[in-house]
Amino acid sequence: MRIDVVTLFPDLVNCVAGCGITGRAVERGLLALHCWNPRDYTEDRHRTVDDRPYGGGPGMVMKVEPLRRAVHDARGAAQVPATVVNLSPQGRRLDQAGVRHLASRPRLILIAGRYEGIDERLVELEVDEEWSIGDYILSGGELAAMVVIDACARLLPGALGDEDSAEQDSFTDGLLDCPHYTRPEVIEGLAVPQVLLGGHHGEIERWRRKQALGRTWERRPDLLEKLELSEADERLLEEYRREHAP
Ligand SMILES: CN(C)c1cccc(CNc2ccc(C(N)=O)cn2)c1
Repeated sequence: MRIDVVTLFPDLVNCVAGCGITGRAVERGLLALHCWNPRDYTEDRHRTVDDRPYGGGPGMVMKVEPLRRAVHDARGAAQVPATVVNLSPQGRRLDQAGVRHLASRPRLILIAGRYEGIDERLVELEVDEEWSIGDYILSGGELAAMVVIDACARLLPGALGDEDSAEQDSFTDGLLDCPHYTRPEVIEGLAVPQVLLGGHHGEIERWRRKQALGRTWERRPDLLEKLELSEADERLLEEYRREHAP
């Protein structure tokens, strides 16, 4: 998968290429990451990438031309046609289904805006999809782009060894995750649930599923609404509710 990012801060975005699972995906050639800086596409002495908003108001707006030239060069850098994505608070809320959608694209060009955002005509001329990582304002789209890069990289075949938990990642099956424990067995009088020490895989599997269902019910009932639970899951959740009824 190839991801190009149009950003005024390539050093920030390139951090994902340097460490962890995303770094390994780049190393393994699973993910190619390239940054394009609109400032390199300015023609004036001051390398101007922003200007004051028409209609007045606070802040600055990113100009069309430098962005458009950067997107144009990004497109031309590879044969494969790209999906151009603008990261903005106006975008569709990103969830795991959205990540699967984006990770299924052969190429993405992510636009990381700064200031009060980008001139709407760039969106009309070049952008295919707008995505938001949440209902809050960041100083720029770079962190949102890095979230997209990380979440997509984890889904690329070979990015995670079996030592990683992508398969059991919560949200993969629409539920929250079960609790996790590791050594020592007791800390400050808090012991690991006995079932996990018994080595009975069927019991452990059952306990984990019950915890995932119960925690989703307690913390994110909205996620549960979206799911069609199996008979077995309904029974497990009922058991959890009985044990944890307030
Ligand atoms: C209208 N406006 C302020 C704006 C418009 C475009 C980009 C930016 C850059 N900042 C971002 C980007 C994304 C997100 C997100 N939630 O995904 C939050 N902040 C701001």
